[in-house]
Amino acid sequence: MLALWEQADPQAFLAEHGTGVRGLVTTAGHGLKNEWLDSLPDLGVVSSFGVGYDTIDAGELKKRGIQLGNTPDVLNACVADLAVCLLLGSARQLVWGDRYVREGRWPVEGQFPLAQSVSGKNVGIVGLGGIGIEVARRLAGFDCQIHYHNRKARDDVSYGYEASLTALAEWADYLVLTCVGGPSTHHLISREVLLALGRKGTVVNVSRGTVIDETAMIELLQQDKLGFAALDVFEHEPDVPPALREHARVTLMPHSASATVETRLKMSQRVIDNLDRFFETGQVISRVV
Ligand SMILES: O=C(O)C(=O)CO
Repeated sequence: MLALWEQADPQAFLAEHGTGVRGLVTTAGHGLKNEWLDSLPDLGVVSSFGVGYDTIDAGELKKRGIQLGNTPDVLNACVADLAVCLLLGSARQLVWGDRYVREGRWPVEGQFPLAQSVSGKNVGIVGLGGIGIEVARRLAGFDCQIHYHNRKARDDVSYGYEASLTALAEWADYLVLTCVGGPSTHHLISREVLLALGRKGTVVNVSRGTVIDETAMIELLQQDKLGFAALDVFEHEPDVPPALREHARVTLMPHSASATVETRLKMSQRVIDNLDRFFETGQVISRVV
């Protein structure tokens, strides 16, 4: 095994040791640089830890006949759990309530400000894939109305389809983002969509930070034109703009949606199984390309 992550200059290291490498393991966060590929002439498979592969050029791998495996499905429930946790936590101001009690403010300042309800509210899901479905199932249990936006309507679900993202945002109290990252969804949640969600609305993001126009979101929060934001992902992780860190109507998590012991074990196992299966049969289990 070659520990590429320990190398100060991975490119130079690969130039010396890349020939003969048949499999490469990476993560959704670390990705893979295209310029490394010329130094990996024998590479047959990339096995990536995570469902997102926006930091890996799948098209380039395909062109070179290299398979890409990821770890979908095994993390769906866990990511959906955090989406619902963020939504509930934001609506009920869980983090602020906790601080209010811990800091001894309750006896001094009295009643904590009123929060927002979740049960029975309108939830719009952007990207009704494996994770989105799990979010929908959970929030249907809270008697929420569920509508969704995908490129195309699904014929296997009864949730309402909304072709216009702006119309979905106008309707929604909570807009939950579970779509893929990468160029196809870059700033999909634009100023216009956020304005449509408006002061009544909360945006919950467990997909990728690039999906939201972060600058517009901050401005609209500051101008009181957007209600709340509950975010696990950011445009320039791990840097989170001070304006978000300081805003009272923002709930933050450090990109942890799949980060439980149980789920990370399952994801690790899938990384190994993808490699094993590729070397046994020529096909990874969870194949992107
Ligand atoms: O698997 C991924 O891509 C994630 O970001 C999980 O949180």
